[in-house]
Order: sequence, then C-alpha cells, then structure tokens
Amino acid sequence: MLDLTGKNALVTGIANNRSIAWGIAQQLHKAGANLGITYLPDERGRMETKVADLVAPLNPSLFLPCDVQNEAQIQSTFQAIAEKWEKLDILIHCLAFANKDDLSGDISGTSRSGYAKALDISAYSLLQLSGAAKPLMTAGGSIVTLTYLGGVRVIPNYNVMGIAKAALEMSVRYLASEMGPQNIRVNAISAGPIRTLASSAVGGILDMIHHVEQVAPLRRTVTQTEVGNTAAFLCSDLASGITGQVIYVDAGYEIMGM
Ligand SMILES: NC(=O)c1ccc[n+]([C@@H]2O[C@H](COP(=O)([O-])OP(=O)(O)OC[C@H]3O[C@@H](n4cnc5c(N)ncnc54)[C@H](O)[C@@H]3O)[C@@H](O)[C@H]2O)c1
Repeated sequence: MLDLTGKNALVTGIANNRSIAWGIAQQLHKAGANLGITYLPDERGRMETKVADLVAPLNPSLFLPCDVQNEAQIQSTFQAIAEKWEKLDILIHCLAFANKDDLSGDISGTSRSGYAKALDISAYSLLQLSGAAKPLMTAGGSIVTLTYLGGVRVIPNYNVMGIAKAALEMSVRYLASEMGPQNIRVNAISAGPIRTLASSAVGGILDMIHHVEQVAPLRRTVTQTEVGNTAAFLCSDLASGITGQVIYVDAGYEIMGM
C-alpha cells in the first residue's frame, strides 16, 4: 500500500491551484506525508497570502519563501528543516522559468541573459536544492523533478526551456549516481502538457494540448492529480528500486511517431 506516514516532504513550485506542485502536494498529504511548502516571494507579499490560503487545508508544518536564485533563502529553508524536522525524506522540485520572449521565435535569437536565467532557475536549482537536501536525508530519500518531452525532442516554441529540460534530465542521472549509495533516489516525471501559469507562457500551448488530445493513445491530456499520484508512488517504498529515470505521465504521447 502507498503509505508516506512519518515522511517529511518539501514541496516547491506551488503558485496556484493549477500548479502541478499543488497536485503533488495533495497526493503526498493524502498518503500521510508531513509537508513543508515553499513559495516564490514577491515584493507585495501577494504570493505568500495566496499560496498560504491554498495550502492551509494540508496543514504544512513549514511554510517558507524560497527563490532559487537567492542563496540566503535556500540556506534558511534548509536550516529551518534541520531545526524543525529530524530528517528530510522527500524533495519535490517543481519549478521552472524562462522569459516569455525566449519561448517563441528563433532559438538562435535567445539572449545570453535569457539562456542563463532559464538554465539557472530550471536546471541548476535541482543541483542546488538536492545538495542542500542530501545531508538531511539521513534515512535515505526521494527527489522528484518535473520535465517535459521538449527536453528530448523539438517542440515548437519550447526553445530554451527544451535546453534547460535536457540539462535537468541529465542532472537527474548524475545526482542519482552520486546519491544512490546513501539510498537517495532521484527521478523525473515527464508530464504531458497541462494548462498552468508556466505553460501559458509557451507560444501555442493550446494547440499543443489539442494535438495531444487527438494523437495520444489515451486521446486526452493528463491531470495534476495523475502527476501527483506518480510522484507519491516515486516517493514511496513501492518505488524503492527506481532511480535515475524519466517516467512519462503523458497519456502515452511519447511513444507515437506520428
Ligand atoms: N504545465 C505543463 O504542461 C508542464 C509539462 C511538463 C513539465 N512541466 C514542469 O512542471 C513544473 C511546474 O510547472 P507548472 O506547469 O506547474 O507551472 P506553475 O507556473 O504553476 O509552476 C511553476 C513554479 O515555478 C516557480 N518559480 C519560478 N521561478 C522561481 C524561482 N526563481 N524560485 C522558486 N520558484 C520559482 C513559480 O513560482 C511557480 O510556482 C515546471 O518545471 C514545468 O516545466 C509543466
């Protein structure tokens, strides 16, 4: 049975009730995990209020600001975990960012700063958060990140984010190799397209969703809950033999040639 009772899970990337991280947090909570939630702070504190209201029913025992481009916030997040929890068992890395200008048009026009920002937030942050989590995962652990098919194949307009996802997927393999001896498993879920704040920045996302609905074996897209269920499985002892993998939760779209 899928049981996460007694496991402490840090979930990043909740912006609203459409976020994939929200689907994951709900399923981890349902399976009995104790949650810590981080949010991306903004100057007016709007995100803090919005996310706090949303996650309140899940009774998170930690609720912290964490911009992955802010070293001090990362440090204080993991310091709070060390002080409050005996150990960390689960890290959910469910965040990405690229400038809207870099998510359409010619990839050759990507600016140096746009490229650096996309790779820093969307890929490097997995190394950074995993490195901070490792010493706290004293009883082993599970790290799960979110990727997309555009990191393996060319998807119109996904552009620099595709490059970031390729780096992210390779980071999963290197991290799995490094952390396996400590019984820390590292995997990625490659989700099919879902309407969220982040995906709405990708040019033509609605056409992509429509295409998947016509072509995927299941003739539909996937839900945040389906991704959440897979994440809960990967974080559970049921997945104890799985590490370094990219698991497709995409209604089967990835197998299709045409
Ligand atoms: N929606 C899709 O179609 C889809 C498909 C496959 C993979 N994914 C991936 O799923 C993950 C979650 O995205 P989503 O679609 O749920 O959208 P979302 O907009 O709900 O979530 C993206 C999150 O990234 C956070 N974020 C951005 N910059 C940050 C920073 N500097 N520090 C900390 N957090 C930051 C945002 O606050 C937000 O919570 C991303 O990695 C995305 O690439 C999405």
